Amino acid sequence: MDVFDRLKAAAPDAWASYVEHDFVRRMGEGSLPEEAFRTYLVQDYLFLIQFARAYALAVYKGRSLADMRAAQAGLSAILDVEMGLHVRLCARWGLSPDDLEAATEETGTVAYTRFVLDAGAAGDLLDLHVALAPCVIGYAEIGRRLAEEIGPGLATHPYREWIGEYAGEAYQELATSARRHLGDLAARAMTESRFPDLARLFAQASRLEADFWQMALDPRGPR
Ligand SMILES: Cc1ncc(CO)c(N)n1
Repeated sequence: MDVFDRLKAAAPDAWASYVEHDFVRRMGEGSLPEEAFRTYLVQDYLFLIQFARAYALAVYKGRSLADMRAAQAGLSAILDVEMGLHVRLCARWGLSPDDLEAATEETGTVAYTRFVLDAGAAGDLLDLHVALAPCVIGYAEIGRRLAEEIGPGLATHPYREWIGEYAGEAYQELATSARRHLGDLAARAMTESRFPDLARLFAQASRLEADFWQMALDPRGPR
């Protein structure tokens, strides 16, 4: 059992509320309303900007060149790969770069991203990577499961691009290396007495991921 499995096992309800959320289930069934997906895409653009800042913080928090390079690779994966894919996906859903630029963060986006940034600012690199773990490793798990469930029908599925990106080899490898890096960090920095605090951090980040899906299902009224 690696540290990621231990964190998941310590927070089974929070993890399930995230990876088996209604938004995910309905995306897989193809019954997710398009408007909910668009709301999600816009907020996820804003999420990715803050997520890049979290990796920049990981460079700063690194105490070895190897940790700093790993964080830099994560930062460049977001800025040079994931963001480009995301902007293209948004364009196919009728959202222009100007629309994305003009959007404002919803409360759920602020809550999740600033929670991660604060965990990293107040703690060490292990705290930051534990708070980030549900993001990368969770999306890889969700993408792979949906692609398996849908099977050959994926080619004509309404959400095929999103599922294909996160189920794809490049993203799966990114998640595998994030998981390995988390294990290495824990082997160096985690004393057993720290585990309960890390498990709480992981559970909270997983619940905030679940709230992020929910936010797209419950659009707020005008204000
Ligand atoms: C909200 C959220 N969590 C995780 C990922 C994976 O990068 C993402 N794009 N958005």
